[in-house]
Amino acid sequence: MMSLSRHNFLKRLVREQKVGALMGSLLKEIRNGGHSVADTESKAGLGGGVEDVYGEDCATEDQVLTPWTASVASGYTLLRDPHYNKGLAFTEKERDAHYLRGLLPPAILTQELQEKKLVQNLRQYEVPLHRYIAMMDLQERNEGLFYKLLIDNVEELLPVVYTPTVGEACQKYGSIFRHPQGLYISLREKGKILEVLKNWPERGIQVIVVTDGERILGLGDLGCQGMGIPVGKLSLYTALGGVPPSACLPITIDVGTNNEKLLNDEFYIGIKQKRATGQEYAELLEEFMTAVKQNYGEKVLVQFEDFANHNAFELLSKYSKTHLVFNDDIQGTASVVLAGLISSLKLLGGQLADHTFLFLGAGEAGTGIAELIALEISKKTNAPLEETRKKVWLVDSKGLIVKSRIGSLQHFKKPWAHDHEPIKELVDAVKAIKPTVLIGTSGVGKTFTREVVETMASLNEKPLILALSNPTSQSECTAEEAYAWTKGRAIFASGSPFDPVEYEKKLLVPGQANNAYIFPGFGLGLIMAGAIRVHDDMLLAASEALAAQVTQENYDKGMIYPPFTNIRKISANIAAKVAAKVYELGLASNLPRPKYLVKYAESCMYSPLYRSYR
Ligand SMILES: NC(=O)C1=CN([C@@H]2O[C@H](COP(=O)(O)OP(=O)(O)OC[C@H]3O[C@@H](n4cnc5c(N)ncnc54)[C@H](OP(=O)(O)O)[C@@H]3O)[C@@H](O)[C@H]2O)C=CC1
Ligand SMILES: CC(=O)C(=O)O
Ligand SMILES: [Mg+2]
Repeated sequence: MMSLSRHNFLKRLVREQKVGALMGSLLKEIRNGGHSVADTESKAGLGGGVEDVYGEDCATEDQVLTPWTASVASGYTLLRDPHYNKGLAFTEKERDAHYLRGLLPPAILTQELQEKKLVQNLRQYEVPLHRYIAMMDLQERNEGLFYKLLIDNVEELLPVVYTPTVGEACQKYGSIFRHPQGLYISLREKGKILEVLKNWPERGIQVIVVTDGERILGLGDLGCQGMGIPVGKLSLYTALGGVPPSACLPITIDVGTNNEKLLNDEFYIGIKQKRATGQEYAELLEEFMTAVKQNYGEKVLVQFEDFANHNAFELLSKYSKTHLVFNDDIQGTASVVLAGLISSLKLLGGQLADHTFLFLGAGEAGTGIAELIALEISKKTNAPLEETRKKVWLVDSKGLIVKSRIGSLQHFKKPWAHDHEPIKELVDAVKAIKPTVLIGTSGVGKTFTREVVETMASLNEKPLILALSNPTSQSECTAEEAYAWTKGRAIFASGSPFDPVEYEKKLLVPGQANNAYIFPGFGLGLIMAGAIRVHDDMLLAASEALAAQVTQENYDKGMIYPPFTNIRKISANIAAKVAAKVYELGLASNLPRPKYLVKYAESCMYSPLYRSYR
């Protein structure tokens, strides 16, 4: 442990002295107001990463940079540092300068050619999990190439590094485990969490995604093996939102697992005990949150991910008062769904307030979305929240949430207990409530049965059906079912991707209603502005920014989200609107406010292109 810490410390020191000194003055100019990028709109100096401490993200392709000194002394080490490794793309000059002669075969490939080869190789794997493993190996070997590949082939590779494949990867994480990724903080580290954070080699952390693995997608408690989720989410922060990889830190808090299968699995990577709860759990989380602030300061964004709802709401409510925290499942999901609802009005007609919403599933995602819908309607109509909430109905595992159940409801369900007789089955709730929009957030697959969907179709000319549960196995219904059972009339989007469906010679394109549209740009916006707290109005701003980017061409295909192909542009626009809201609310600490926020967001985004080494 000692030698590792010292190694990391030296590595940091050297990187800061060598590269930091080179880039420091340039960065200061860009970041610290005065003559800012945004003011001048000049191209000079653009291309920097957010808080790019070491300068490597800031250097454009034509600027040279020096990798850390230990690498200069040993080309072997340089080849094994994913941050700087370029594999066969090292030039003759670099091979000489960095002691790489003989350590590589003679061929020199461009990054484009390396990418072409990898795409071909990946397509040869028939098993999605094998693609996932190949991608993770690449990430550990050559970060720039990993991100170039992901950015250039986002539609094809999102389902590999993210849902649905990441779900299977988490289930089998122990068996496929090769390189440790992210930071593991278990009950054994109690009292030493600050020390653990200091073992991480990067200091300029801007975003932490943390899970305790208790509700991984709709797959339940996967304990320590939930690590695949923060790793995947942060890959998207970089690829989709442009936050530099060196500024991202995936963390798994291991308090045990109640998953018997994992407890009996000889390859399980976590601590083999039942989950700690109550005071023991709260104390570990408190130590973690305190250590995070102490180590990284006030402005680090902590994204809570895939916690079970009995902890998630409380953690969010507690730490949103003292930290920059965001719960992706509650808030990110709400924002992406609201965006889809706003854009769907172009197809459905009317205003949001004219619609009736019914949810299957009343947990984090369900009640999070419900609350943001009610808030948006309230803002648009000036009606009080108590009134606008009445447009929204939820069904949980016990049936429709109604007043007579209020005594036994969890606190986050209580606002949704409206006057109605109890109803047990979803299909009966659909018949009674007559929703225009049906949203699945139950985590249980195949729950939008033929009867449910046909009832929606009998009530609505264009039923809007969102099957949000992940991964694909948990989707409430498939795209094909939604279109077939509504005779092609449904507007459909799902949490995990489905292929387009041909229905009666018409190509119907389902959307992917996934918080991946929101959190990368949302986080970038917070970081850009130096936000110190998250506010609901920022979520609304993100929703409106996303909805505004759906084109007529998209609508013509029945889509309510833009395709992921342009996601970096989309994220920059979301970031700009979020940052603008942060400034407007007086919650920004990066002053003065850049004038051209979209341009500024773009200038902050990480580029995966190789840099030349001197
Ligand atoms: N597309 C996206 O971007 C996102 C998708 N999700 C997905 O949403 C799903 C739910 O996540 P989350 O809200 O965090 O989970 P929670 O555990 O917080 O909530 C699940 C809810 O579903 C209810 N439920 C479970 N089984 C049934 C059933 N058979 N019939 C009716 N209701 C049922 C539960 O009822 P009860 O309260 O009675 O137990 C609970 O209210 C997951 O699959 C997740 O992957 C989540 C976030 C983002
Ligand atoms: C997408 C996501 O965050 C989830 O399914 O939990
Ligand atoms: Mg999640």
